[in-house]
Amino acid sequence: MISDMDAELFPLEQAPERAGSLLSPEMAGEQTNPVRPAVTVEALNLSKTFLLGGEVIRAVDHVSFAFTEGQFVAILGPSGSGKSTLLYLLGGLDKPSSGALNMDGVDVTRLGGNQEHRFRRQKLGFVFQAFHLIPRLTALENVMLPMELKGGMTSSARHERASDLLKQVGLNENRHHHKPGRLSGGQQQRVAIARAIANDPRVILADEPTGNVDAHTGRMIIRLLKQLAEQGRTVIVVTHDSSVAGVADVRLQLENGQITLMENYVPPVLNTPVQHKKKGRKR
Ligand SMILES: Nc1ncnc2c1ncn2[C@@H]1O[C@H](COP(=O)(O)OP(=O)(O)OP(=O)(O)O)[C@@H](O)[C@H]1O
Repeated sequence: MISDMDAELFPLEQAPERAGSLLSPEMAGEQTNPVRPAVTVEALNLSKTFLLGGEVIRAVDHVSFAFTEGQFVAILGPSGSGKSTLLYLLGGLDKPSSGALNMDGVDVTRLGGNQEHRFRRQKLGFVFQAFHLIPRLTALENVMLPMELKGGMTSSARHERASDLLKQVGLNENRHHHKPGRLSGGQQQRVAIARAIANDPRVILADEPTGNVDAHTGRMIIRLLKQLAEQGRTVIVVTHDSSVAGVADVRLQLENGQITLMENYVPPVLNTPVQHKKKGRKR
């Protein structure tokens, strides 16, 4: 079913078709179950190749999986195995060379320009190892920014929500008006997590979120991400950190761009029927 937000993003006659599914439309339709968690991220033979000095590098090589709301997924693998490239593909920060990627029921590989930006802003939250906060903005302003870009909220509503989110992630109120340069790594990562969830995304993508903080803060960051998954979001984390892997519901191991192990992975049955484009239909 196309949600209200999707309908706003993609008027029905322009709605991108799903390019494919791990299940047939019949199976997905027949087995619809209202209590089954919805699939939020679905990759089908997703690949990314780079050409480097005449050499073809298969950074992500025919990868397929589907994750549902509420899942905490760790992507593991040796250096150069394709973890970050896969995460960037999932986040739309890079385009796949081939394959399909459905996010929250929409084939994102077919989005372009503004549609893509709006989709990412509304459905995805990013957390990076290096935090990537805007240095000239305070913690509060950094969290307000995604809401401002999305639009539809008054300044005081944005302020109130940002302040609430910063409290939720445990940033002391006396730090809310500090710029990132005056915050510790752990405090900056809390701000980055608050910013990632500012627009209440369905999916959170994190690239080594504990890579730049001490072990104690790392555990706190993991707890926060785990809570976000328990609240119903899909949280996908690229990590070398065994304690992140330890709390994950699903562990996905990559080597040379291919999945070599999917631990605890159960292919979900799609909760919603596959959307097919209806040509010429008016809203
Ligand atoms: N822009 C690019 N151009 C050429 N090759 C690239 C590019 N980006 C990544 N690669 C190559 O793709 C492969 C996968 O890289 P990727 O950064 O995804 O690995 P990773 O598992 O995240 O590594 P690490 O754990 O060290 O961050 C590597 O061989 C890398 O050199």
